[in-house]
Amino acid sequence: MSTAPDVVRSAYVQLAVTDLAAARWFWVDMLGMHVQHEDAGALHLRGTDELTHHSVVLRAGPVAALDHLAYRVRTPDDVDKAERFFKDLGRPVRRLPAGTGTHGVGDAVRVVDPLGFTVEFFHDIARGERLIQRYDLHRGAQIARLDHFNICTPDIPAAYEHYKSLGFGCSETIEGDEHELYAAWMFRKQTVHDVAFTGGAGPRLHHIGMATHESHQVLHMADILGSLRKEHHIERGPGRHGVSNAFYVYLRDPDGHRVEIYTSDYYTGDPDHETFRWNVHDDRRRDFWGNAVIESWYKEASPALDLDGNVQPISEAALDESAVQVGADGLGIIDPSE
Ligand SMILES: O=C1C=CC(S(=O)(=O)O)=CC1(O)O
Ligand SMILES: [Ca+2]
Ligand SMILES: [Fe+2]
Repeated sequence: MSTAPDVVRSAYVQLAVTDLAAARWFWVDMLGMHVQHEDAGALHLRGTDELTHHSVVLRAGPVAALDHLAYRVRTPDDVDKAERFFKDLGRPVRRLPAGTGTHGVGDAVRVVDPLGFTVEFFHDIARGERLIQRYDLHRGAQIARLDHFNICTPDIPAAYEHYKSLGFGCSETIEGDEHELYAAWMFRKQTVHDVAFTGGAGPRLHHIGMATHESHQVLHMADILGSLRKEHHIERGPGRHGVSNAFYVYLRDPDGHRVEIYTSDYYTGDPDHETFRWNVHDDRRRDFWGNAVIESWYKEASPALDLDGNVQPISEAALDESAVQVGADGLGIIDPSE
C-alpha cells in the first residue's frame, strides 16, 4: 500500500445550487457567512475564525448536489501522496494544477474515493483577513468555521476502513447488539470528527457541520428563522446530541442541502483516545434528551457529482437505523411494558 497523505482537516465543501441568489440569502444573509469572493457563477464563503480563503463554495448548477468535499493536507508533497494513494487503489484521479481548480485553491488533486464521493486534497490556498475580532461583521449564527462532513453511505464498515486507511481516528460509533456498525465519527483534527457516516443510500451528502462558539448562537439562528416566518428551514432541533455532546440545530437551505449549526463538542487529541460506543437502542444517542429524530433526517440527502459533474448512481443501504425499534425516534414502537 502507498503512503496515505497527511490530512490536517476537513477544509471546504463545494455545493451545486440551482438559485445562487436564494442560496446567498440563506448562507450569507441568514447564517452570516462572510463573502470572500463572488463572481457570476459562484460564492466563496468563510466563517469568522477561518484564515483560509473559504470553507463553503456555492456554484450555480442545474441540479442541487454535492460537487466535492475537500481536505487540506499538511504539505505540497502530500498532494502528490494523495494522487499516488488513490491511483494505487485504482480510483479515478484528476490533478488540478494551481489556477485550474476552485478559485483561491492552489495545486490539488481530485479523486472519486471507494465510497463514490468526489474528494479533493490540497495544501496551497489563499489567505483571508482575520475576522475573529471583527465583531462589527459577525451576524446571523455567527458561524466560526466548518467543522465536519456527514456522508450517507450504504456500507458503514467499508467507510470506516477507508478513512482508517487515511489515518483517521474514531471518536464514537453507534452499534447494534451484535456490534453491527450503524454509524461512526472519525477525525484528523483534535475534535470529535472531520467526517461521519450515516447509514443510507449513497453516495450522498447528509450534511455539513458549521461550528459556532456558543449554544446561544444555535438558539439565535432558530429564533431569527422563526421571526422571519422561515421556520420551515428548521428540520431538527435545537437540542443536545448524545454522540459528540454538541448542541445543535439542523437547517435545510433553499435547495434542500442540510447544514448543522454545531457547538461545544470535545477534545480527542491524545494518542490513546478511546472510541465511545453507543447502542442503537439507546434513545439518547442522537438526542441526549430523547427527542425524536424526524424521518426526513434519516431519509433525505443531497446527490453527489462525479469528476465530470454527472450525478453518481446510488446503492441502497444494508442496515436501516430508522427501522430499529427505539422509543424516542418516533418511528419505532414503544414497548408498553417498558
Ligand atoms: O455532528 C453530529 C454529531 C452527532 C450526531 S447524532 O445525531 O447525535 O448522532 C449527528 C451528527 O453527525 O450530525
Ligand atoms: Ca509536488
Ligand atoms: Fe453533524
